[in-house]
Amino acid sequence: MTDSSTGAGAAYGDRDPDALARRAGERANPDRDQHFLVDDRVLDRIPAYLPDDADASHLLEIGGGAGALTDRLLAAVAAENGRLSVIERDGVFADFLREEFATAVDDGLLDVIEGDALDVDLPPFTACVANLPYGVSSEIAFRLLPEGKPLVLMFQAEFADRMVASAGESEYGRLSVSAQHYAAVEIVERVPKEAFDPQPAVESAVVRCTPRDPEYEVGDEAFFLRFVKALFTQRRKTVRNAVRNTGHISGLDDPESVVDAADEDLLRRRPGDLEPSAFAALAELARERGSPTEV
Ligand SMILES: C[S@@+](CC[C@H](N)C(=O)[O-])C[C@H]1O[C@@H](n2cnc3c(N)ncnc32)[C@H](O)[C@@H]1O
Repeated sequence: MTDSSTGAGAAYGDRDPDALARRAGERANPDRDQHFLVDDRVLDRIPAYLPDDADASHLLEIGGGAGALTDRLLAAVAAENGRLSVIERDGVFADFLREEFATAVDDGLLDVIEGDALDVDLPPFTACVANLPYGVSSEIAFRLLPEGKPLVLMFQAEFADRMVASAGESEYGRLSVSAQHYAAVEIVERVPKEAFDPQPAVESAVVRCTPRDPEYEVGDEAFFLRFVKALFTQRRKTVRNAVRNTGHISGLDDPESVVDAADEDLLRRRPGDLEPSAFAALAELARERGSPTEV
C-alpha cells in the first residue's frame, strides 16, 4: 500500500484527507462554502454509488477543494481508462489540485477548471460525483439534472429529503416534482457532521439521481416547471384556488377556463397531495385552455 501522505505521485484513491487539507496550505473556509470530507469510509463509498451501468469514462466533480474526493474519483477513472474534470471556484484550491495531481494532469487523466460551476461551460461529462457547495447546491443540481446523466451528489440532508419526497409527505414540494421530472432520485447514505472539517451546521446526505423519462408527457417543459412552482406557492389551498390565484406566476391569462375544464376530483385536492403525473395532466390542460404567455 502506498504511503498516503507522500503527496504528488502517490497512487490514486488512498490519500489521507487530513494530510491533503494540511498540504493545501489554507484551512477550508465555511464562508466560501468549504467543508471538507475527512471520513475515509464515506469518501471510499461515494464513487461506488454511481449506478452499475453508468458510463464513468468522463467524470465531473464540482468543488474539488483539497482533493480528497478527487483522489477517489481519479482511482475510478484510472481503472476505466477515462478522465476526470474538476470545477473549483477558489484559485488557491484549483492551483493546489493541479500540483497535487500533476501526474494525472500530465497524463491527460485530470483537468482542473477554475471557475464558478454556475457560469462555466460544462465539459462533456458522462456522470457527475460531488460534495456540493451547499450555498448553491440547488442551482447546481438544476444545472446538472437536465443533462440527463447519472449524478451522485452530497446535499444538506433537509434538501435531500425534499428532493426524494412523495406526494402527501410534508417535505413534498416544487423541488421534489422538478427533480423527479428528470431522474429517479434516492438517498443512498446519510452523513453526520463529524465526517467534515470544519463541521457544517447541518446533517448531510448523498443522493443518487438516475436519469429516466417521466411516466407522463409534457409538451412544454419550461411551462410545466413554472406551473408546478406557481401551484406550490399555494400548497395549502385547493387546486381550484391555487390555479385561480397563481395565473400571474405560471403565465396563464385565463386560469378560470382551466378550472372550468378540469376534473372536480382534481380541483378539490391540494398541491401537496398531487403526484407528478397529476401536475402534468393539469399543466397540459392549462396549456390548452389557459392562454399561457411567456413569463
Ligand atoms: C463542500 S466543499 C467540498 C470539497 C471537497 N470536494 C471535499 O469533499 O472535501 C465545496 C467546494 O466547492 C467550492 N465551491 C464553492 N462554490 C463554488 C462554485 N460556485 N463553483 C465551483 N466550486 C465552488 C469550494 O471552494 C469548495 O472547495
